[in-house]
Amino acid sequence: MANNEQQDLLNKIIRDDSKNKQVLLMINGAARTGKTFLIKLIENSMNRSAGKRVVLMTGSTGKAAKAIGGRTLHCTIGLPNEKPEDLESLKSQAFIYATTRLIIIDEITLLASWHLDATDMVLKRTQKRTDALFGGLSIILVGDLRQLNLGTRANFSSKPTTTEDKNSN
Ligand SMILES: Nc1ncnc2c1ncn2[C@@H]1O[C@H](COP(=O)(O)OP(=O)(O)OP(=O)(O)O)[C@@H](O)[C@H]1O
Repeated sequence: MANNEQQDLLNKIIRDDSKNKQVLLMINGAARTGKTFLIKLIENSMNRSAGKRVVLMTGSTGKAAKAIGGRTLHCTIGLPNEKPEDLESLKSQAFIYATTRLIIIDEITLLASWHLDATDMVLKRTQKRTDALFGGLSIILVGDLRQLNLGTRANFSSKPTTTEDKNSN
């Protein structure tokens, strides 16, 4: 059974969704605080009340996706491994269902900001809606922001870091 905090959030999401209001939410919490429990509850409750599969579960990595019975954001959106020089040139179409209303993205601290920019761009194209973030689909980002290690992530650049680059900061 959901605890009060989980139930309140679930109620709010279901209420907004039933009013066709886009849900844009970040669930941030330390390990073992019930994030996975909550997103499975959201998935089951929304699918059950809609009578069809309206929630798409994704993770930033294969391991994260498997843990929630979903698939990777990369294969869902058609993200390349490396950041394209020109993001606008990305031709991908999102691999989602016609019934999809909410995409949950777990373990977001393992994503770079361009992954979300590309997700927004590709969903706008797939949903044929450029006027709304993520093409109007609801998005819930899930993770533990304390896992961000900005020092390490700075090395995730797609081009090799040189001494010159480092000195120019
Ligand atoms: N409302 C609840 N009732 C019963 N058990 C719960 C509830 N919420 C969470 N739990 C249990 O607490 C444990 C930790 O929850 P969960 O795995 O969802 O946390 P998490 O934040 O996703 O952790 P991690 O970040 O390590 O993946 C699990 O065994 C889960 O089943």
